[in-house]
Amino acid sequence: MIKLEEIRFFYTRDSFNLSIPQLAIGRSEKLAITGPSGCGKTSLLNLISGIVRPVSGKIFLGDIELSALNQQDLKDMRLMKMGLIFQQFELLEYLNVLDNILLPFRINPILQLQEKTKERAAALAASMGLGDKLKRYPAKLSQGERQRVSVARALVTKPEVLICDEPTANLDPVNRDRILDIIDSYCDETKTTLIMVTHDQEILHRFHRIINILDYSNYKDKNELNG
Ligand SMILES: Nc1ncnc2c1ncn2[C@@H]1O[C@H](COP(=O)(O)OP(=O)(O)OP(=O)(O)O)[C@@H](O)[C@H]1O
Repeated sequence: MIKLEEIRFFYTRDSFNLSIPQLAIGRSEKLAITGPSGCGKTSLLNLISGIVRPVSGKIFLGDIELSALNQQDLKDMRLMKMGLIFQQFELLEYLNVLDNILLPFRINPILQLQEKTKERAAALAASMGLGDKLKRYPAKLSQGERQRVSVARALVTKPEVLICDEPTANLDPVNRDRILDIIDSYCDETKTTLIMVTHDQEILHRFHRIINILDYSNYKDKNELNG
């Protein structure tokens, strides 16, 4: 479902660069991306989600070639087909839990906010133990609750691909496992593709495949060089 072909990427010519001859990620596959800090994990997520464009090569989501889309179509595609979850939760402090979950519908009219969407958002929140906190603001939520809100926001659009950048890095093991259980069962039930950057060795057993970005990056681990 996602295919990368002959991808080359760098920020500036003399900076780190990624070179990915072939990478295919199947529908309902769970892929973990690992590697040391600075080797290009987030850059790969940004390429797949169309946030940055490759210097050369092609990226497909199903039949859609991302590099052929203009900026607005890329944004619409991301909103309709992808759910994004980040380490820092990225909630808006002035919106309550329900409105944070509904944010994708509020920022783009291409997604139509209907009554049943609100019901879906409330049901998702309830399934994550947030049913009694819909009117609460992020400042009064725990870290684990904040991340559950951001997971609900990523799932409310029924994405085909869930893209997560170290979503449990700021959580204790109990909250980490709770979040990962929610993500796992959602992906299993809906056959959603899961792509997750993680440093956490303890969670790798949850994935079908693990790739190390060092296989695609010219990054040199400074500790190894000095050692
Ligand atoms: N906007 C940017 N402009 C220029 N260089 C950048 C930019 N963003 C990241 N880099 C550099 O590109 C390299 C890869 O960054 P990236 O964020 O993809 O790494 P990462 O593996 O996700 O790191 P971490 O695990 O620390 O989050 C790093 O050396 C970083 O300094």
